[in-house]
Amino acid sequence: MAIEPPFFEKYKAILQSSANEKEKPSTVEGFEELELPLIDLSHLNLGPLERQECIEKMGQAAIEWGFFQIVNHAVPDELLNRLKQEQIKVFQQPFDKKSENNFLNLSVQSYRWGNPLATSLRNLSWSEALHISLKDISKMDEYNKLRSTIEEYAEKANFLAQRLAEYLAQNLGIKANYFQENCSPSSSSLRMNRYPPCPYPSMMFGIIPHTDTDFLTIVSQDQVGGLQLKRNGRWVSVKPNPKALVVNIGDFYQALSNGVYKSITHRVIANQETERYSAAYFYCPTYETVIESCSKPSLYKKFSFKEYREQIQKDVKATGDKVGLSRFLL
Ligand SMILES: C=C1C[C@]23C[C@@]1(O)CC[C@H]2[C@@]12CC[C@H](O)[C@@](C)(C(=O)O1)[C@H]2[C@@H]3C(=O)O
Ligand SMILES: O=C(O)CCC(=O)C(=O)O
Ligand SMILES: [Fe+2]
Repeated sequence: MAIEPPFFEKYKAILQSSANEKEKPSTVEGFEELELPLIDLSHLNLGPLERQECIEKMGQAAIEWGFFQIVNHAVPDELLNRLKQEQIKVFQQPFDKKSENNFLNLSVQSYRWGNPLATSLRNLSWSEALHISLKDISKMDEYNKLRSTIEEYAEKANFLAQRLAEYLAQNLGIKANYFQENCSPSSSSLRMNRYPPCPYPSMMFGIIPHTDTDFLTIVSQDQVGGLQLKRNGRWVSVKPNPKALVVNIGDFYQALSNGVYKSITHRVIANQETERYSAAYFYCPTYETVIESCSKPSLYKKFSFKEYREQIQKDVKATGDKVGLSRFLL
């Protein structure tokens, strides 16, 4: 039984009708490969000066790049490798099994692939994902050691994400317990991505350009590469670093910081030869949390996570794509 989602069957009509389209995603040009600003978290424990410098460097990266990479983050390599091995095993299940409504006893739509609603080349993704809301984790089936490994990882990622969010808040004068009050380990989610080799890498993406719906995301990626971000109007590739986790600012931190920290559009390009894996931990507030800018005059209307998510779902249904924060501009 096939493990791959029916990409070809679902995308065939779009690929055929767009053969002569001028505006192709053209994802295979030579892109500049950049190293993200590197934040060494061990500097937080060196002394007050080094600590302050490290926090300021993180803030500067969130302002200028919306992305940075962290080393000495205290998440053991052994745990990251184990998570990847479990991730490989679960995606090796037949597609029919993965797409069952109660797969692993998770909620419907935890398993997702590509974009079955796509209407044009612009929103075709050649990837599959297991997007697990951590409030569902206790009822998830143990598949090999997947659930227990996710539980172990989510605890570390939650601790790390809260610390990063708090350091970033210091530069803006946001109160120290803001994240403790509005986020809980079960309000975040973990998205495990698999990017199978794609026969049409110049025609579509691994994952289409988007911003993340959260305060910040912690990404563990393998060495294949393919993550790109929009920097000064140009797409640039992120150089994989085996020692580092990638951190990016999400829409909620952009709104909370009143546009000071940037939720940057990013994407993953498709690769013809090599399969790629990544795991993104989305640090999110509870659904009821109302996000309001920390300074005035505010660029954005207040909105709850619930309202924001409902708006995304509406937009994805109508256009195949997320519109995002611009919907909430004042
Ligand atoms: C088709 C899509 C699903 C997605 C919104 C998008 O248009 C493109 C990116 C996807 C993503 C990735 C980050 C978050 O997981 C997410 C919730 C988001 O805001 O953008 C998802 C969206 C989703 O799964 O609904
Ligand atoms: O695969 C990656 O490197 C990034 C994935 C991503 O952007 C996401 O899951 O939101
Ligand atoms: Fe993302």
